[in-house]
Order: sequence, then C-alpha cells, then structure tokens
Amino acid sequence: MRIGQGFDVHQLVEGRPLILGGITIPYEKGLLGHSDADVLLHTIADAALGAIGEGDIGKHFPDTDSAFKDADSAKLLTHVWELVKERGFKLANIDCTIIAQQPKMAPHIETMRTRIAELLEADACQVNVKATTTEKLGFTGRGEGIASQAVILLEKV
Ligand SMILES: Nc1ccn([C@@H]2O[C@H](COP(=O)(O)O)[C@@H](O)[C@H]2O)c(=O)n1
Ligand SMILES: C[C@@]1(CO)OP(=O)(O)OP(=O)(O)OC[C@H]1O
Repeated sequence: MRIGQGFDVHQLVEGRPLILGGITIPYEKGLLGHSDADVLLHTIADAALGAIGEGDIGKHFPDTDSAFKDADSAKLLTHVWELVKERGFKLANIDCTIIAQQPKMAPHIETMRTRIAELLEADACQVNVKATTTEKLGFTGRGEGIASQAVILLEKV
C-alpha cells in the first residue's frame, strides 16, 4: 500500500470557465492558471505522484513549457495515472475536499465523482468528493480563489 496527499490553490478571475474535477461548472468566474487550472485534478495528480514518490505536477508538467499552456488537466492526470499503473498500483480509495465559498458544489459532486473515477479507472464508490466553505474567512472565504486537498491510497495490483 502507498499513501499520498495533495494540496493546490488557484485564483478565481472573470473571463475564464470554471473547470473543476474534470467538469465545467456554470459560474461567473473561473480558475486562472497556465493550464485549464483544474485545481481538484491537480490536487489528485499531486497526491498520486506523492504516493509513488514521483515529486509533483510542476516537475512533470512545468508551467514554463508552452506544451502545457491551456492544457486539459484530465490529460495530465491520465499521464500521471499511467505512471501509477507502470509502478504496479491501482486505486484503493481517494478522499478529496474542495475549499470554496462559492459556487455551491453539492449539485455537481456526483458528476465530478463519476469523472474522477473514470480517470482513475476505478468505481465511483472508491472516490469521495466533499466541499466546504471557510465561513467567509481568508482568500477562499472572500471568493478570491479555490483550494483543494486530497488523500489517496494505492494498492498493489
Ligand atoms: N462551495 C461549497 C461549500 C460547501 N458546500 C456544502 O455545504 C455544506 C456546509 O458547508 P460549510 O462550509 O458551511 O460547513 C458542506 O458540507 C457541503 O455539503 C457546497 O456544496 N459547496
Ligand atoms: C499544471 C501546470 C502546467 O500547465 O500549470 P498551472 O495550471 O499553473 O497549475 P499549477 O498547479 O500552478 O502547477 C502545475 C503547472 O506546471
């Protein structure tokens, strides 16, 4: 068994779509980044890379490389998952938390869960996605950005 954890933050700005957990969520702002800035998929990729001792997504997909400009984070996670499989591991389970004052994530959680399970080649029951506000405190509470964190457990195939 191997355990890994991930944490990431992206700024919320006008004029960008909100792509989170591999889906597009209707909202007046979106996340800013070199890629599509899917903070949840980045967190999951970092957790998986941590579990196999492979550093982080910045090491594998540098934000100085134009190849990753506006990159689809689902493709980045798929690449990371190939590394996980090459090491002989599969998903045991993953638990994720989105930290966002707005928008309300509850209507989108099951769709994200299904998409993440698809990307990790697992059943939805192995994936949990939660959301919390920070009670209007801090940068997430002011709606300036969204953070997420995840813990992943891998088991040998
Ligand atoms: N962006 C969010 C944040 C929270 N939720 C849901 O609301 C519940 C209560 O949140 P608190 O921060 O007040 O504890 C939380 O457990 C989530 O179910 C949400 O949907 N979207
Ligand atoms: C994904 C990458 C690469 O496009 O860019 P960002 O979208 O800026 O994301 P971040 O979590 O800051 O770091 C990883 C980057 O290398």
